[in-house]
Amino acid sequence: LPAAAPDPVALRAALRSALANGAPGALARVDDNGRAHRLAEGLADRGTKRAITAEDRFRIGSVTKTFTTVVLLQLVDEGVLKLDDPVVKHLPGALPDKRITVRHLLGNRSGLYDYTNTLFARTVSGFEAVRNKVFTHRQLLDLSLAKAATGSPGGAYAYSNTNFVVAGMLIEKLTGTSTGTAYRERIITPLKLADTFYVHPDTALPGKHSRGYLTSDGSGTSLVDATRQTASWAQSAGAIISSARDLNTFFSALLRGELTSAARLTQMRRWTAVNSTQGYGLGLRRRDLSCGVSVYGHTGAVQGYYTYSFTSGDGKRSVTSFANASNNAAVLNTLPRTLEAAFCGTQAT
Ligand SMILES: CC1(C)S[C@@H]2[C@H](NC(=O)CCCC[C@H](NC(=O)C[NH3+])C(=O)[O-])C(=O)N2[C@H]1C(=O)[O-]
Repeated sequence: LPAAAPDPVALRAALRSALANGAPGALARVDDNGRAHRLAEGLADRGTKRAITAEDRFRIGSVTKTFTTVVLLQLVDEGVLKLDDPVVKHLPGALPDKRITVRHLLGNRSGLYDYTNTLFARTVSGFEAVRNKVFTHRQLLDLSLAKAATGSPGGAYAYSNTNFVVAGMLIEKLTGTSTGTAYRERIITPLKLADTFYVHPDTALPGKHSRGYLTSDGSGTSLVDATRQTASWAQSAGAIISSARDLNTFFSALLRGELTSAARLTQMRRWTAVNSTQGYGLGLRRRDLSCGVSVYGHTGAVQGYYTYSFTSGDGKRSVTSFANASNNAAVLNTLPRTLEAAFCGTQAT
């Protein structure tokens, strides 16, 4: 358990920094051994001027990848597949490289090209071109396979949304249900995540939610309201909608061993170095903080929505922070400061 108590002053300073760098609104929630700290700064909606609250729902982007991983690891626990199975054993003909395994997908070590690099090379026009589109998993995979592999299976870490689209294909094939049903039956309902939904291809966010604002490329600070999109480019790689409370509940339950067997959680926490202070396991990020505490969770970036959601190794303290802007590195770089405030109790420089 982290030594220092959460520092709400530093937490609020980090949220205010997100606003100073261009986000209309930001929120954070710390759950610390049953005690909740809830903070919010700025607006959820620039049109109506509604203030954002810590209870607002939002698109969580790639934090979805941990939900997808948990479902597959539960299927491993049930003996339905093995992590070292070749993907093509369960999806015959899906991948040209028969060496790619389930573990490679979940560890971002398959070498499969990330099709979003093509889709979103031009931020706003790329988004407008797909925001109302509905893709099949196969269409997204074909976008990836149209490009050369970025490495060999089991080689270097290389983040790719494609891996978690294929993971979604595995879930649907092995469970006979949709990924949305699998999330609901295996995670959302058991944990009573009342604010969490898999929304695809509907474009509306259910209930009280923050709007999301995509920042245009270049020096301009013009914001595009990106709230309504099918998120079909993302699906099992990024289409879940949730809240800070639910994500804290989810990651705390995961690290407490409530969602998978101990053996599978151990495999999830086997790290590939991303850099000197970060590792990637299976659908799970590790970040080493300035005070010597390591925290576990995931990050997300979907048009208009930046999310950080991490918990302590024993799951007793969790923080989720969110800003309703994207394509803005200065805003994104304020969110790690919420981890320092929540777990180290300091206002990291
Ligand atoms: C690795 C990330 C950051 S990117 C990856 C995934 N999000 C995407 O792949 C969408 C990228 C385009 C988003 C868009 N940017 C552009 O279009 C830039 N041209 C914007 O900022 O709204 C997610 O979520 N992950 C984040 C993660 O895991 O933290």
